[in-house]
Amino acid sequence: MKVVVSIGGSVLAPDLGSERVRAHADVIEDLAAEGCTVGTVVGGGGVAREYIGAARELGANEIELDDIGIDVTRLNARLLIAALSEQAAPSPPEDYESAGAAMHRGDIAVMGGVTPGQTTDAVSAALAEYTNADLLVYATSVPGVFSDDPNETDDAQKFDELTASELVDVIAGLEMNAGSSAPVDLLAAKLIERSGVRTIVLDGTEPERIADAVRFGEHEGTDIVPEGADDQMTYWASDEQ
Ligand SMILES: Nc1ncnc2c1ncn2[C@@H]1O[C@H](COP(=O)(O)OP(=O)(O)O)[C@@H](O)[C@H]1O
Ligand SMILES: O=c1ccn([C@@H]2O[C@H](COP(=O)(O)OP(=O)(O)O)[C@@H](O)[C@H]2O)c(=O)[nH]1
Repeated sequence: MKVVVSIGGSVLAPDLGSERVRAHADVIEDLAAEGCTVGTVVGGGGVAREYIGAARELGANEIELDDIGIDVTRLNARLLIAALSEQAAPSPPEDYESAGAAMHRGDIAVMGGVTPGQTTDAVSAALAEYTNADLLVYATSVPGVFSDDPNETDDAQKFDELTASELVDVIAGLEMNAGSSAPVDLLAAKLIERSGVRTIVLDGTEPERIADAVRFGEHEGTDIVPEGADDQMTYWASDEQ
């Protein structure tokens, strides 16, 4: 199976903790050892938001802030590469062709950001489309996609399943500034809709949840299903043909 795993910065590096990076690297290594071709994209986390906040106070515009965020995502990617050692391409690919080439030769590709005006969510969706991945997993800091921000709205309801176009509708109303928070960004949602890639949004704070989703399709997050998929089991079972 070819899988792209998007590890949110809030999950990998809310602060700089090597043990957390090691735990995610172990899961990624296990999946590769089990025969998966793995591409990973990591976010900027708390450090990115500290730099973005300081630079915003200094008068940087949103594109300049995005560039700062991208640099931090690539630093986080280097942390994960350090933990993966020889199994990972030695530096964070800065475009999809380089990442795809690394995956094609059997390396684990670990990307950060690519270009301003988006987040690593879009990078993950684009890498999944570029490599014709079988599955795209977003490991974020909440248990899936909700009707509202669950950290702001007590009665926000988690979606167990959304079509890609429904996901676009949920995300479309969220702000999009450098450092803003969303389970996936709008461009990612549109790329998922266009490509039809099988996608799961789950709480990745326990890395093993990522492995269970990849191995068995088992998770407590949100399945993003193609338009017209009649039910969850049929959807997963179709993969066995
Ligand atoms: N509709 C929503 N569903 C889920 N989370 C949401 C939603 N709207 C906003 N959020 C916020 O998005 C956050 C996840 O985005 P982000 O902080 O960028 O995480 P990541 O590090 O995974 O990219 C959640 O912690 C939550 O507070
Ligand atoms: O391709 C990218 C990836 C990231 N970013 C910037 O870097 C920040 C941190 O990335 P991301 O939001 O994906 O990190 P996470 O939310 O996972 O911590 C984003 O908010 C953007 O400002 C960007 O401009 N382009």
